[in-house]
Amino acid sequence: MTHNHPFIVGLTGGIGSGKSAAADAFAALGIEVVDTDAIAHELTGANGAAMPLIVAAFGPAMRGPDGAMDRNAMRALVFEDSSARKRLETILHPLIGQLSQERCLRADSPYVILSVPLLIESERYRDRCDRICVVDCPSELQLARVMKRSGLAEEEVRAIMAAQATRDQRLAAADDVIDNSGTLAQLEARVCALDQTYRRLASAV
Ligand SMILES: CC(C)(COP(=O)(O)OP(=O)(O)OC[C@H]1O[C@@H](n2cnc3c(N)ncnc32)[C@H](O)[C@@H]1O)[C@@H](O)C(=O)NCCC(=O)NCCS
Ligand SMILES: Nc1ncnc2c1ncn2[C@@H]1O[C@H](COP(=O)(O)OP(=O)(O)OP(=O)(O)O)[C@@H](O)[C@H]1O
Repeated sequence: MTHNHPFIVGLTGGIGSGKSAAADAFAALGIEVVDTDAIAHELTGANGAAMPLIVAAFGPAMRGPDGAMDRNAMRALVFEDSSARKRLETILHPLIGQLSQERCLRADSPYVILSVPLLIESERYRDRCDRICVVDCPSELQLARVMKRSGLAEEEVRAIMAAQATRDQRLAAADDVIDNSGTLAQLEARVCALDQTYRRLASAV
């Protein structure tokens, strides 16, 4: 197939819903994944393209000794102060948008998974996607999984969740839902079934 315009499946979900786990399962089936969280990490790593802009906007204290953005300090700031979050997003989102688009266009699998935590919240991504797939689980389970993974306190995770669309808003925008309230094996089985659907849809375009 030629891929001037690959079939793009947008994958989203709230923090800790299981986007990465679902993306890994698609990747295991040979599907290319473009992950905007990973791109955001590249941009803010040591020598990342966004670092000069971050230092100009937030001061040198937001750059750690290794040259990368101090993620703990930035997280504490932006989920307490929505104007600081806007400032950070104004720097990062155009760069993330551009790099993710380039990578989608270069992808060479039957379709592409574009994983974006803020997909529902952002027209930039919604407009690009041929299909929207939401990874869903109850908020309390998101909270428990994130606390276990990151060691963040409950209030810190709740502050991040408050900066995101609600579960109902995401479900209302979904073409497909991956219920991740069960085991990882159940998640993988659901991904296998959706993969069949997406291969069929992509080849029909
Ligand atoms: C705030 C930062 C420093 C926290 O870093 P940390 O290493 O703790 O988290 P990480 O980057 O791995 O993101 C984890 C999750 O946090 C949530 N999250 C991240 N940024 C945002 C945001 N701007 N608004 C709401 N939720 C967010 C998402 O669910 C994401 O999957 C970092 O997330 C960041 O730089 N965010 C701004 C860029 C952005 O909006 N990224 C989202 C992808 S487009
Ligand atoms: N079905 C499951 N059963 C048990 N643990 C799970 C399941 N799905 C995901 N997890 C675990 O929960 C945590 C969050 O999952 P994951 O990182 O995939 O979510 P995410 O949506 O990508 O999160 P973020 O928004 O923070 O990037 C991880 O530690 C993961 O291993």
